[in-house]
Amino acid sequence: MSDSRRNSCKINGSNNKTPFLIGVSGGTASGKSTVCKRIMEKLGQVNKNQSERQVVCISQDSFYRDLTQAEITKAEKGQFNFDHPDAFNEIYMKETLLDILAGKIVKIPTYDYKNHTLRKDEIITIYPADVVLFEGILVFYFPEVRNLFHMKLFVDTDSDTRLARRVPRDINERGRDLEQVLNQYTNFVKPAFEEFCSPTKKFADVIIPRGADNVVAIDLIVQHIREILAVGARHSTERISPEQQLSISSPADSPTRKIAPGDPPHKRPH
Ligand SMILES: Nc1ncnc2c1ncn2[C@@H]1O[C@H](COP(=O)(O)OP(=O)(O)O)[C@@H](O)[C@H]1O
Ligand SMILES: Nc1ccn([C@@H]2O[C@H](COP(=O)(O)O)[C@@H](O)[C@H]2O)c(=O)n1
Repeated sequence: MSDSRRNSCKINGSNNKTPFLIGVSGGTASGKSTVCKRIMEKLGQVNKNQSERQVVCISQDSFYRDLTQAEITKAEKGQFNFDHPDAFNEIYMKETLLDILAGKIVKIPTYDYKNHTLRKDEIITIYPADVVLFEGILVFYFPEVRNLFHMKLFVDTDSDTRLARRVPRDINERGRDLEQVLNQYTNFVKPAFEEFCSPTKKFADVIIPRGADNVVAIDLIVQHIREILAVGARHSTERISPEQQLSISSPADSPTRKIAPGDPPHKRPH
């Protein structure tokens, strides 16, 4: 990506490129990652490298908190509750999203499900983008995180289907055995879904039944994202005088967006 696009407006050393921030929630294995992938594909992002992307996706799993040795021992036996809000580092999550909204480059760790640890030796660099998708089971649970989103999607997939997907995924990709997966699901995943995740569905702007199978819903969302980006550019150009505007140069295929200097980053048109 050219420097002119990335550095069109520098304030206090940061690139003031405010992304459109979309939260994507839903139960485990509902298809959150797959829905995000489809959105990125439809917006033509998949074959671009990370620094070139206009749309990026971040997983809430990068914001699990570090566990103590005793907690790791429990996790290895499937006895740690990774579906409870306390398993996450809420402050780091919120600060990272605020940095993203402020147009900063952020670096986040990847998550290692086999060892239940953050891989601080495997860091993803998130460059300023036009659209940032943030997906995870509890992205709407924490009010201060929830309020940062410009759009909230909830992937609503039947719980039997989710369990049927989770079992092979956890065995094949996350190094678990069947008994461990089923115990963890019964003792922690299912009750926590009912207590913490499912009630956040009411905060969603759009509920997507059947996840990635729902091509119509995904097409509508992609269209809406395109329109919001275009309308945002037109409205802010109309309302704000040129002296007040901070021009944000745009990718070749979308109009220039403008924001007022004092606007909080999350006050994007919606
Ligand atoms: N519509 C679908 N049909 C069949 N399998 C799916 C579908 N959506 C997701 N999967 C599979 O289910 C598993 C979980 O999907 P994923 O998108 O990772 O869910 P989440 O991010 O909500 O945990 C993955 O193995 C994925 O390939
Ligand atoms: N060490 C860990 C960390 C998380 N999990 C489970 O992952 C689920 C969230 O990821 P999804 O892709 O399924 O949304 C969550 O339900 C945790 O139980 C884990 O098993 N081990």
